[in-house]
Amino acid sequence: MAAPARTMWVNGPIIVGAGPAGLSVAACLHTHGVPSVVLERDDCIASLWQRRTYDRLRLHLPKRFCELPGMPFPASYPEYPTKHQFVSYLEAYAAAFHVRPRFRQSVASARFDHAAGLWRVQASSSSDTGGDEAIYTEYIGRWLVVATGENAERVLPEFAGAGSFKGPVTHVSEYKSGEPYRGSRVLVVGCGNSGMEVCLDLCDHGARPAMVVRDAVHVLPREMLGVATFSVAAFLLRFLPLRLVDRLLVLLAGLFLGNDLPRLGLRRPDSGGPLELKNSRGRTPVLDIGALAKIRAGEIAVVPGVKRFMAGGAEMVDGSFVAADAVVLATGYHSNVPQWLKGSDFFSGEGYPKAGFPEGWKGESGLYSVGFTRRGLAGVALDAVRVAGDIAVAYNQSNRKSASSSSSSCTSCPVLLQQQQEPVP
Ligand SMILES: Cc1cc2nc3c(=O)[nH]c(=O)nc-3n(C[C@H](O)[C@H](O)[C@H](O)COP(=O)(O)OP(=O)(O)OC[C@H]3O[C@@H](n4cnc5c(N)ncnc54)[C@H](O)[C@@H]3O)c2cc1C
Ligand SMILES: NC(=O)C1=CN([C@@H]2O[C@H](COP(=O)(O)OP(=O)(O)OC[C@H]3O[C@@H](n4cnc5c(N)ncnc54)[C@H](OP(=O)(O)O)[C@@H]3O)[C@@H](O)[C@H]2O)C=CC1
Ligand SMILES: O=C(O)C(=O)Cc1c[nH]c2ccccc12
Repeated sequence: MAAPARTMWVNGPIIVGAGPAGLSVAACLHTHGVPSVVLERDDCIASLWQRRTYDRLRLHLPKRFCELPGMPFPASYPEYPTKHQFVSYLEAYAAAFHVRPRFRQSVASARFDHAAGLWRVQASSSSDTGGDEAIYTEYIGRWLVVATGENAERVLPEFAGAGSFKGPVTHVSEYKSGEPYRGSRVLVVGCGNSGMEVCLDLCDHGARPAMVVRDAVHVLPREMLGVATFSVAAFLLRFLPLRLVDRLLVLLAGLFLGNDLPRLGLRRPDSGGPLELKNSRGRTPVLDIGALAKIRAGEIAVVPGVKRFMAGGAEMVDGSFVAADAVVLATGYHSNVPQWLKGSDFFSGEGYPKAGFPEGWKGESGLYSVGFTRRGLAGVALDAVRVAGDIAVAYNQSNRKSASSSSSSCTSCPVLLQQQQEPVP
């Protein structure tokens, strides 16, 4: 990596990522009077929601489970806000708590400098002159908050014969609507919430989807008799152990969705209930909002795993051939923390804190994580409150110390205290 063009001392934590996690921890810090710097690789907040999701997306949990700390959703919002409403809420949230991320700052490396007792975070931005050349800035501070999320990078599996397929291949993060696919046969790889909803959207736009289901999957109704399944689960968890709640959920799912799912190609996992698999492995159960009915009606075909791609479609593991004009990869996402966080063993090779929930928010040497609990936005909110509270104690202690040992306290300094070097051309 090139030597940094400039170095900036941060008075307060350096937060990487301006999604809901980064925004909420910065907001909580603000309410404690602690300044922070939020670094975001993209040029907007919540870029996952603004740039990498399809048009018809809504929150799929009731809104009270998706609120960030310190600000409820507007009462006028529906139970399941649209992504546009969610983004407006996040914009209002950032404004209310004076969170102003530094955009186009892609963190390429962060390491703890043991000699100095400080974090050194290197971020690259493409040059303002529009050239390809990256400008590196080094941010130095006492605390580092990892808020890059569970969905930072796309999973793009390597398929045999991928190069021979003649049609367009798109990851779901680039899919906006089924309109361009009208009249086409589309092979959708993956049967998580994205795969299911894209299939539904394709049907609504006159396309013919086939959905690859290579393994077992938990499908739950989003609602039962008008009550959110998630609310039922949250209520039951107050009295019953998770495994029992899972068994009840599966029973209720059978009642409301029917027991013919295996016949439709949707087998439930033999071991591990829906919440257990979500919490332990991040496998989110599908909350059905209509795909199942389309599968029953034959409008969405369920097909087994892909063996290899061919010019006009794919050969499946059972030897059958599925003709397709286009492919949508709804194959999920992964964390990118191991790519840039160096010299710390707090995160696993998969980019999650090794200590499981609820311990994974605090690491060593001023390292924190927000948003890796596999518990959606509710988990984000929980982490943010804890992390901000913990940093605030340390920040205020160190400021009290420096105030008593010197006449110039740092609390009123701007967050970025110094720009030691000017950018090199
Ligand atoms: C399609 C979809 C729908 C979802 N719906 C729900 C829902 O209804 N309810 C729910 O509770 N949860 C939902 N989730 C879970 C989801 O994880 C959260 O909604 C939420 O976006 C997580 O926030 P986050 O800030 O942790 O991560 P993100 O929103 O992914 O934000 C992380 C930010 O970090 C930035 N970043 C990444 N790497 C770097 C880097 N190296 N340098 C600088 N910046 C970087 C990214 O650009 C991004 O802006 C959904 C997820 C997806 C993918
Ligand atoms: N608010 C909402 O309505 C929505 C929320 N979301 C959330 O976003 C997150 C990401 O969801 P999603 O994008 O669906 O990703 P998921 O990780 O949940 O699902 C990925 C799917 O791709 C399959 N897959 C991966 N690789 C292959 C392969 N090589 N061949 C065949 N299948 C493969 C997986 O199968 P296997 O299980 O066998 O590995 C799985 O079915 C989830 O938490 C989800 O709940 C997503 C969409 C809508
Ligand atoms: O949709 C997501 O990605 C979420 O993480 C939301 C969520 C958190 N816990 C759950 C349990 C069942 C279904 C969805 C979620």
